[in-house]
Amino acid sequence: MSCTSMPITHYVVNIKATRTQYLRGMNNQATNKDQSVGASKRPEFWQVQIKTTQLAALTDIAFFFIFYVLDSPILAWFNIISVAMYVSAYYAIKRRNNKLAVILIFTEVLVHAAIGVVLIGWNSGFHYYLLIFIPALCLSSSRRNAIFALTLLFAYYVTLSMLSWSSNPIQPINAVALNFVHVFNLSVVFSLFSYLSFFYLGTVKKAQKKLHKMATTDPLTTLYNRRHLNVLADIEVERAKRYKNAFCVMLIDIDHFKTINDNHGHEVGDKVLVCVADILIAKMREKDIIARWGGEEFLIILPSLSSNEARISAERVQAELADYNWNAALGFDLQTTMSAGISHYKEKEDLNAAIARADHALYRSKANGRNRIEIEELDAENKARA
Ligand SMILES: Nc1nc2c(ncn2[C@@H]2O[C@H](COP(=O)(O)OP(=O)(O)OP(=O)(O)O)[C@@H](O)[C@H]2O)c(=O)[nH]1
Repeated sequence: MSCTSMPITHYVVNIKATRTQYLRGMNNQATNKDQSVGASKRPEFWQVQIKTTQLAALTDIAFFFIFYVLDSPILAWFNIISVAMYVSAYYAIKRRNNKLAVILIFTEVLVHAAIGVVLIGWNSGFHYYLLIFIPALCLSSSRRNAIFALTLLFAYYVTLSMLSWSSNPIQPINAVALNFVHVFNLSVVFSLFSYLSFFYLGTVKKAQKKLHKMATTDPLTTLYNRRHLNVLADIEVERAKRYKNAFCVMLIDIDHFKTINDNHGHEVGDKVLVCVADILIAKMREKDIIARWGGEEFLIILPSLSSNEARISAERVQAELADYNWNAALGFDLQTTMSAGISHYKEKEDLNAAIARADHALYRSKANGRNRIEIEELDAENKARA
């Protein structure tokens, strides 16, 4: 996730919003939990069913008038029963009685299709509505149950079709009207299929996005996780090779973090990590790749920077951490510092070698008293001078 290589600004805004919510949430956790149980949104599948029952009820009201005018009173009045069934299904879903809603909807569609075919014939197109069950059955039950239900549906469909071969419509309507009813039914089913297809496509896309986020980010700080950092770093290595434009690796570690946990508890420790991640996002450049490397350690890839320029970036973070308003974030003051180690990626070397040198520089920062920034290249120069 960092505030870095993604098309970026609004993503950063989202990340910050998420963190702010997290911090607020920590303070109000118990209350929010209780509230969220009662106020949680219905799953999208049922929201779609609510819309579908509304549309179906409206369609049946239209049918009532159509068949009344076409002098087919049985079908006209059956549509009133259908409206009642959809209204009942609507309220059943609203009251979370999903089972009743499913029974009502299935019964209505099965009976309506049969009555339509028996009264005015196969060409009425009422059987098309049965097809809408196919995706619904496949998506909402286990594979075994879906195959069983689909077989029954197919048998029902074929039986209706065969029935229409051997018997004439009981209450036929004139040919023009029959064509009109056919096209009307076809249009409704076509529209419903299109709507449901877009809905399912949207659901799959959302799930993919969520999975990608889970696979690439650290849930606490929403920074990139270690695995994804490696993927993005490989891209930087390739870029460095192609454009002879190397990058720096920076490791940042919060000093005496264990003491924060010990003195104030793990929750406060978590909040501190979130705040430090915020600071990193705010103080690093957009193209820097920021990741939570593990525990209280962060790894940052800084493209196109020399070690000294990377040090300036680290100093910005250090200064912000020193001035940070912990009182606003935690409700009490806290003194915390960070140590950093910086290395410069050398062409053709393994990235792990550059990370190891940054780690070594970080180790020296800690060993030399913490709250320091050490650069591995200076190490080499110093050694050469010595
Ligand atoms: N709250 C919290 N603590 C964590 C998390 N991950 C690791 N830690 C704690 O971070 C602490 C790291 O402690 P140390 O490795 O001793 O480092 P330190 O206390 O920062 O000391 P120096 O790095 O030497 O300055 C441990 O107590 C871990 O339990 C986390 O996600 N949340």
